[in-house]
Amino acid sequence: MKHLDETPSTPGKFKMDKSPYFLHRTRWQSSVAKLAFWSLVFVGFIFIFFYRSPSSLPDPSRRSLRTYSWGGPAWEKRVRSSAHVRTRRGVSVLVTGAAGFVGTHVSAALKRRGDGVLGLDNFNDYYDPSLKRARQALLERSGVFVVEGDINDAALLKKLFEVVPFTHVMHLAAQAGVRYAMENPSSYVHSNIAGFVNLLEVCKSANPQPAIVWASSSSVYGLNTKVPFSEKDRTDQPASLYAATKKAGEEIAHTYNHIYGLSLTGLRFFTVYGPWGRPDMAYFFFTRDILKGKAISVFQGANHGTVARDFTYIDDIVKGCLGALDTAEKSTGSGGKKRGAAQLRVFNLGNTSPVPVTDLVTILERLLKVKAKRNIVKMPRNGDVPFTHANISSAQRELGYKPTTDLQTGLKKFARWYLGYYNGGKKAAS
Ligand SMILES: O=C(O)[C@H]1O[C@H](OP(=O)(O)OP(=O)(O)OC[C@H]2O[C@@H](n3ccc(=O)[nH]c3=O)[C@H](O)[C@@H]2O)[C@H](O)[C@@H](O)[C@H]1O
Repeated sequence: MKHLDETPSTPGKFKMDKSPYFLHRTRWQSSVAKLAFWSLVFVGFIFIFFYRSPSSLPDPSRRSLRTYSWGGPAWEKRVRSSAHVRTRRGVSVLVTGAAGFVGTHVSAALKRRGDGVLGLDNFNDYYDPSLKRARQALLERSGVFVVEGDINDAALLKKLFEVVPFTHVMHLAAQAGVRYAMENPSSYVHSNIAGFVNLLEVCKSANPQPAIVWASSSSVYGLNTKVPFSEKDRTDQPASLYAATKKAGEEIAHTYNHIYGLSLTGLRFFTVYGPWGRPDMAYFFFTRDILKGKAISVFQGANHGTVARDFTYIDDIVKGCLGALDTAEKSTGSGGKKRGAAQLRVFNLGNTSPVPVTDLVTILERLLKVKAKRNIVKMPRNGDVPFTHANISSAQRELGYKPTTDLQTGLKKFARWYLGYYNGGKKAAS
């Protein structure tokens, strides 16, 4: 670099050979040196970025990007056989998130009534994957094959549609949980936005296009104060990133319906609970902690206000999902082009009777015969909303949806399952 330093910055003050060849060679040499210098800086930067930066540490949002093995004649045969329709009026359904809580129950119910069902799940470790494996085993026993893969994998989704012309997709794969969105925001974008768009891209090009029913959330009502929550109420004040991604999903659904003629039905689930449930939900980890004698934090609203949820039992939700599939009209597009207006719907699936979280704890105490160690704490600013309450008249009218299980009855079934599955609570849920 020395010669560069010695070169005066003002041209013409330096006596030298001004032959074009000399000038050209000097410029060329200095360009090569500059290039070498900046290349080194660039390589160094790349090195630091990949080997030293925190982003190279394991990132939980990427856990579902691992590669899965799929394909081959034996695999295709299993896919076909699982999706085989056994009744004359049956449908063939691709259920995403099939090893999840709602996914398992819906898949089993569809299979029981003779529909063809193929599951898809990435078995991520947001919560204990062994519970997902146990659900998978349950489904396998009833003849449902759960393909291991991610909804972001376009090649896999295309392959599935090549092997089976699904009439319906029940899209339940998602990054769930309201509070976890503050810990791992990108996992919500990855599953609930990018994954959903990827799925819709494949569906819009499929021939025939399937009708899609998918899980939205009661959380889209956010800070809405008008009760009960109606589908006509505003949903532009999400309180968590989870809610924002579900709301984004509803807007994305509108776009694919509008441009490609996809038939789309969004279901706003209200705090679904029951056997084989999600360990990240309060009723589940309260049960675990009460049995362990560990203190639980029960949230309290502003000014000692009651925090309440419209807890909805899983069997009621399953009926709502089946009602949505059965009333879904066909998509109208073909060859990736819209051929006419298609159905676009959104429904609340709740229980219509909110229960304070303190009452939920009292019911659990009675069922488990253990007194809870309650810490009443002010609801943290973590995306939670103070209450939810569903107006279900639309779902009642159009899907024949009618919830019949109250919280006491539903929790009794949950507690019985929990104690059986975790060996009387001795084998603690993680
Ligand atoms: O309807 C939905 O769309 C969502 O339902 C569910 O969210 P929530 O209704 O928030 O359920 P959940 O976490 O079980 O908390 C229940 C209650 O316990 C309170 N709660 C919670 C934790 C705690 O430590 N203490 C506490 O009092 C808490 O304040 C709340 O009042 C799903 O997780 C979500 O994925 C989504 O599907």
